[in-house]
Amino acid sequence: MSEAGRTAGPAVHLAEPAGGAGPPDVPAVLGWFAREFDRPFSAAAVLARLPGGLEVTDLDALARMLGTIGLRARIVLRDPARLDPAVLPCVLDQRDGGPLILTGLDRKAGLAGVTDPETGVETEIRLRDLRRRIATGILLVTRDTGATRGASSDAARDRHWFWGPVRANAGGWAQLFVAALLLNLLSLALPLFVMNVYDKVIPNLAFVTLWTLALGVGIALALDLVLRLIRTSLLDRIGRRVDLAVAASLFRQAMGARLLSRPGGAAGIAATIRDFETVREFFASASFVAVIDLAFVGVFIAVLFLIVGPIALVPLLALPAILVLAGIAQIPIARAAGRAQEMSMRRQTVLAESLSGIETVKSLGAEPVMQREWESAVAASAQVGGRVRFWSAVATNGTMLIQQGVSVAIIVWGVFLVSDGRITIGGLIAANILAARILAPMGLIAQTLFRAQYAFISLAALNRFMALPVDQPRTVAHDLRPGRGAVELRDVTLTFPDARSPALDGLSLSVEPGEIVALLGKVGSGKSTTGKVIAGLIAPDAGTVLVDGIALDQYDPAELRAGIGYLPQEPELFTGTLRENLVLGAPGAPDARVMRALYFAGLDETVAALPDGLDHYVGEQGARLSGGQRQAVALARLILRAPRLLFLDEPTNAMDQAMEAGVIARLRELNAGGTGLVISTHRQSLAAIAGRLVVLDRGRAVLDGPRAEVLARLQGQAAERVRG
Ligand SMILES: Nc1ncnc2c1ncn2[C@@H]1O[C@H](COP(=O)(O)OP(=O)(O)OP(=O)(O)O)[C@@H](O)[C@H]1O
Repeated sequence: MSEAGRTAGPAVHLAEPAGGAGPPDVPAVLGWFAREFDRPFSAAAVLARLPGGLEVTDLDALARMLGTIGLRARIVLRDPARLDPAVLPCVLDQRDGGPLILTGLDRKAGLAGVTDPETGVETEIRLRDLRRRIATGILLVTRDTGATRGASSDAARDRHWFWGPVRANAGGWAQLFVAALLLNLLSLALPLFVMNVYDKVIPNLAFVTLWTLALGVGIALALDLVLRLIRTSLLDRIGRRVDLAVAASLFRQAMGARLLSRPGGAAGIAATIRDFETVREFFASASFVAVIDLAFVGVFIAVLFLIVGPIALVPLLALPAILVLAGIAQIPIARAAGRAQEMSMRRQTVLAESLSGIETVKSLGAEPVMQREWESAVAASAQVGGRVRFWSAVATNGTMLIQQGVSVAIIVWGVFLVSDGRITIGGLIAANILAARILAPMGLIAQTLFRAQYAFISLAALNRFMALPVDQPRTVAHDLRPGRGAVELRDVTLTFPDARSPALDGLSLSVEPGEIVALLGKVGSGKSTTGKVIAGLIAPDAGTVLVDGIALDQYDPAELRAGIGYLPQEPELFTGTLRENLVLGAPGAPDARVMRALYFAGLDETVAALPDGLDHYVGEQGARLSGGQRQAVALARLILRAPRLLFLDEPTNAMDQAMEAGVIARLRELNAGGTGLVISTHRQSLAAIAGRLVVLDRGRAVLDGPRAEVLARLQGQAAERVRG
């Protein structure tokens, strides 16, 4: 990306998605290009694909935003007058205003056609004036053919999550290569200096020559230092850019991966992502620089041949010996590396699960079990690590032995050649220095290969992770939003991975807009699963789910979940304040709206009585609140998003009767305002607010009808069972 993209540009602040208080806002320039390229989009869906609170302060941010609607935007540094008219329209960055769209160019007349995306006003302007008004950097916008193919995961996209950003820095890599070339050429200065001093200066006591040579080598050494510093900062800059891009992709994938296709669960994913460190370390390490240096070994050997003739054969033969040694050591390391990774993942899982379930662990007295799990995982990984270190030491020390042997061999052979007068003493010393220079990167080769193995195993695991199906496609392709909140399930079947029987087995069910339906049924009858299907969190294997008469997968997940709220049975709160937890799904919502949502969850008075009010710190995972309060907070934050339909899974099971009665009364009020409710419950009191009851059994709706009717049937069945 160009530096120009990062210059302080006009700030078009995005109105925070306020969820419910009118549609969220995106910059007008996005809407302009969406119309131009015929890309329907919804603002909520665009914002769901970007980090919260992103401000379009520069062309980089705008490029990212255009990417979400399937357009490819690229910054170029060019004079607008020299643009090929075929690339229009493109975006210019006004020094003291928002972005400007360049729509036409008449070079002969020296005129440009521009459109202000905010007002839609088109004007003609002299090119000379235009140049004065805009900052450097032009955003070229084209259709992204990869995105419109409907790829469902990062790996399937044309731009690989890792190699893509690596390739995007091609310029940086080329500079690194040039720096390495210069550094390697400069490193010839010292041996040539030594050779000339021994051969020319000392025999003739030519002090002027000595000083001239010393000055030359001094300059070379100073240049060497500067280049080394440049190389370090180049590598660092490339590393940082790749890191930022990769970290963003990894987190997006961690959030987007479909819930049922995540092997290893949350801790497994965390460990896989953490393993990216090994990849990063490899590319930023000294050993990687040594690999680049290896490319220049040929130059040194050629110089060596010129100076000392056949002695060059010694390091030349040592090279394959070192390679073979390093290669052999890799075999046991390769076997161990995969296992080491597995062990580290297990260690991570044990740690994460014991810490997050610490109350359960303590109350069950399960500390010894967890301690044993932890120690065995640590012991196993220590054992594997020990093996890896042993073989790596064999390779490293073996290489050192070869290096020293090369030095001795050069001197011994050199003495004979010197005595024959075929080479000079200066040549012999220079040969030794050069040979050391050739073999230095070789000393790192075993270590480099070893690190590379780890890095590539991690890359393979990360590739698998990035290939997991996601439920949010990369680009927004629809502008649909659930407006009424009607849901219909037709013959829906779903079997969880590795489960013997289906959780939903041909379930058909419909919910009218604004209706209250209670889902009843035994434990494990499929109530929660139904909710997850309706909210689009998991996809059924067969059958159809319609939302407002349109297939659920036609909606963008962001719009679907804004329209249909899902309250899980055990909702999670996060470390932070009450307000932070409440506005999680509606960033920037004003306090008045937050309090109104708390009212519907029956928690407004409790919060008002807190000394810190909405700033109350809820502790880790909401631990400083009671179970019932946590449930009510979770309900309130869902209501704050103003969905058309709410699926509530046992929303009051952690509450006492008084609190439950309060929540029920408020839910009635919420429903009177038009919000439909589907409530999964075992409680009579809660089911009493529903006009309709649906009873599930083994994933099927066995009873469905008005409350009184269904209750009568259930009582009849119970009486029959007692008689039988
Ligand atoms: N993630 C999962 N992986 C595998 N099986 C699952 C998963 N979630 C649920 N199940 C199984 O699916 C079936 C239906 O579960 P579901 O949670 O929908 O039941 P429920 O009616 O909500 O029960 P409860 O009243 O206890 O909340 C159960 O047999 C359960 O074991």
